[in-house]
Amino acid sequence: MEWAMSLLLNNPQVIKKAQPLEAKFDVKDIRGSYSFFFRMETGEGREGRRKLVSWGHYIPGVAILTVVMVSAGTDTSVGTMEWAMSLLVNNPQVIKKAQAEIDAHIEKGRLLNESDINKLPYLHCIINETLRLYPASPLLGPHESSEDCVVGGFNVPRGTMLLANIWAVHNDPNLWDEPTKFKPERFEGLQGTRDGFKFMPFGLGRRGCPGEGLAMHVVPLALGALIQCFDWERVGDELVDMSEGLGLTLPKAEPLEAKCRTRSSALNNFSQL
Ligand code: HEM
Repeated sequence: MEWAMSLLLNNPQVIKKAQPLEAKFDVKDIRGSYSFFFRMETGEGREGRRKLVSWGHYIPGVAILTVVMVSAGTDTSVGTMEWAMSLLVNNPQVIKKAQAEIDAHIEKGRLLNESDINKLPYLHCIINETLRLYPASPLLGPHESSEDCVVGGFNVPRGTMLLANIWAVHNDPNLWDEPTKFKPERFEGLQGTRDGFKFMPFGLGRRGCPGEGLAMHVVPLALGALIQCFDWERVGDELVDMSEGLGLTLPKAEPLEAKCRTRSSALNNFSQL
């Protein structure tokens, strides 16, 4: 990616060369940057076979994909971390339980790493419960029905734009016991980040989030390290304000402020960063 971006910046004529190709595609066909990327990747060869059009056409596709991955991957993961930390400082007993799990599996003086993540089911429960209450993409992406269908008694003609309100599904009292309460334990025993059609923070199907695997490594690793290394508490007696702000990725209305103190068992961990 870095080499491709460097080449692109040093060769602006390559971008220009790709522009006639972009014009060949009907913008209505481009339903997502992924499709755009793959549409650009192949074309008809002289012998009539599908082949890569040319590197000149490929590189802008890589650039677009890079921008999409960075923009789709940062706010979502960072926002999930901020909601999780806010829920934790409002529920100190959950931090204690998570610290006990980490301390039981990782020897004193060693910072947790990627290979430890699968040994920490309670940490995953905290992240799942955060994604249930505050899904980073509450309406998923816009989808389009490929056939006429009936959903919940409503006729949906082919070609209708559909927005799935997963926030409402995740907070539905018919599906969840005390849906507004933060109870990570409700996810005990669940493998992964899907529970049928009632819990789907990364969407599903072929347009589901392609960054799910990465997110479910980065978020547990970062959150786990914060829990392992520090004791956390609220700035004052007031609970952290959990109001939602405006924005596509469900930001907090007020940024989190919290106090932290290094745990004595973690003093050696920082030299491993
Ligand atoms: C906690 C973190 C994340 C959450 C909750 C999340 C959630 C979602 C959701 C719900 C969708 C829409 C799926 C659908 O419409 O069915 C989506 C799409 C997408 N996500 Fe994520 N995501 C996260 C992190 C990431 C990361 C780390 C990356 C990339 C590095 C990423 C890249 C994308 C892309 C490119 C799409 C569009 C896929 C398409 O249109 O086909 N996401 N994400």
